[in-house]
Amino acid sequence: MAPLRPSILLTRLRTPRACSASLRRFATTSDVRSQPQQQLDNHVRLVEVGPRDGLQNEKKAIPVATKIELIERLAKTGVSVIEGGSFVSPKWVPQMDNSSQIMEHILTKHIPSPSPITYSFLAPNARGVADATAILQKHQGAYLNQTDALKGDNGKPMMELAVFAAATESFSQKNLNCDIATSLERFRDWY
Ligand SMILES: CC(C)(COP(=O)([O-])OP(=O)([O-])OC[C@H]1O[C@@H](n2cnc3c(N)ncnc32)[C@H](O)[C@@H]1OP(=O)([O-])[O-])[C@@H](O)C(=O)NCCC(=O)NCCSC(=O)C[C@@](C)(O)CC(=O)[O-]
Repeated sequence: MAPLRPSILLTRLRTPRACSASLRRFATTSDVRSQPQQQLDNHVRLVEVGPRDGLQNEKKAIPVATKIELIERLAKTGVSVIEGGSFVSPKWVPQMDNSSQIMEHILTKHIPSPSPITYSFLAPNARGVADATAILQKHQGAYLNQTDALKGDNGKPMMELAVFAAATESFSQKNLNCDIATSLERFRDWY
């Protein structure tokens, strides 16, 4: 079976705190579906990150059913991209430990939404990519692949694996446990 390549790579750069913005560059088939190339450069993609970036900071454990309910309610609002979780070390981010259950739920239950949705999951290292792609391999027919996506939407979700890189060494060490150069090397190997 051909190795599954994540259909989308999202790279997010954290600029130094002073600028407190975060740069986001991405290439995604869900954007290619309906726009000619020249339009791709001048549009903003809004991503609902609450279920990942929000919940990862919660001090108390949140049941996976509650997280799924949040995602299903968000899906009904018409957002086009929702971050569902991250495939990271539970020692570092215990709140994200049930991300595989969330991905399985998205792939096995049809979550109603008024428009096509991409579900994004952080996978910042080889282990995260392996864990996420194992689930995607298991449910290959349950989401839009690149060919389907170019033909248009058939009610299935797009799935996205995302990495994040840092613009500062301190952020890279704190969140990737390696320096920036090493993190970029790793991303080059996996995607
Ligand atoms: C990247 C690592 C894992 C490297 O962490 P590490 O310690 O270098 O990894 P390691 O290879 O040494 O492994 C340490 C342990 O973690 C396990 N492990 C290793 N990798 C994984 C994985 N993927 N999934 C599950 N388990 C994993 C591995 O198996 C091992 O387990 P042990 O043998 O000790 O039992 C760690 O630094 C990590 O988990 N980082 C994630 C931290 C994080 O998620 N921070 C928040 C995201 S950044 C953010 O929120 C800002 C952002 C993105 O939103 C910016 C923006 O908004 O623009």
